[in-house]
Amino acid sequence: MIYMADTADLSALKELYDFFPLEGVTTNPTILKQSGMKLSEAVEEVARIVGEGMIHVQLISTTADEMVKEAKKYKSYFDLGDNFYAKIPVVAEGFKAMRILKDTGMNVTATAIFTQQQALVAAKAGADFVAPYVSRLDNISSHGIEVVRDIARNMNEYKLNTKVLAASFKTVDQIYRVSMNGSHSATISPELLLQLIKHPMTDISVTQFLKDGEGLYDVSF
Ligand SMILES: O=P(O)(O)OC[C@H]1O[C@](O)(CO)[C@@H](O)[C@@H]1O
Repeated sequence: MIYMADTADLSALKELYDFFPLEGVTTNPTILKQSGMKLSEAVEEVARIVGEGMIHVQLISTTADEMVKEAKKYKSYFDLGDNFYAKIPVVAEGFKAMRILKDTGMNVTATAIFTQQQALVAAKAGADFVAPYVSRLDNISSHGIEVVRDIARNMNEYKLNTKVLAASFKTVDQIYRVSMNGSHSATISPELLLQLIKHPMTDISVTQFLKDGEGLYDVSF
């Protein structure tokens, strides 16, 4: 599974990129607002940290023509090459923009997905990633994990190259369940990324090993 960090919090990103095998960062207007930075500063700073990783930047235009212009501008302005992904909501104009942008070779992530059909249409429009919102589905008495499972199944059964990018998590259990239900990737907040590698038994075991090994390791390094 591809892990991505769902944040523009620079200190959290630095801490995570130091050890966590992340393959990219996703942002959206809400994340940008929380970071206290404007888009240009946020993307430039994030790019410094992620190096060759993917950066998914959400577009804010509302017509296909404007979306295409916006995505092309960001791709050249930030000079991220194939690491740049234009995140486009699955509205009618968005689907139109996805097709046009894919024809120009742009990487596209379809976002704000709440149904299997929205994901399938986005995949047919050429999206590289489709992002279903797990917690937001769970919170409206729907079933985020099942939507992710159905979308992943579709991508495999129809032999589409599109990857599922499960998003909107509130618990480690949701991440566990999307990874067991075929999601190719997940974008996760720093807090949950740190939490999902933790287990008290690991800490107890490591402490015990250190104690038992004291004075026994006589090969210097
Ligand atoms: O419900 P939340 O936590 O705001 O998450 C919405 C998700 O949608 C995305 O925009 C999809 O990539 C993520 O950046 C974010 O995790």
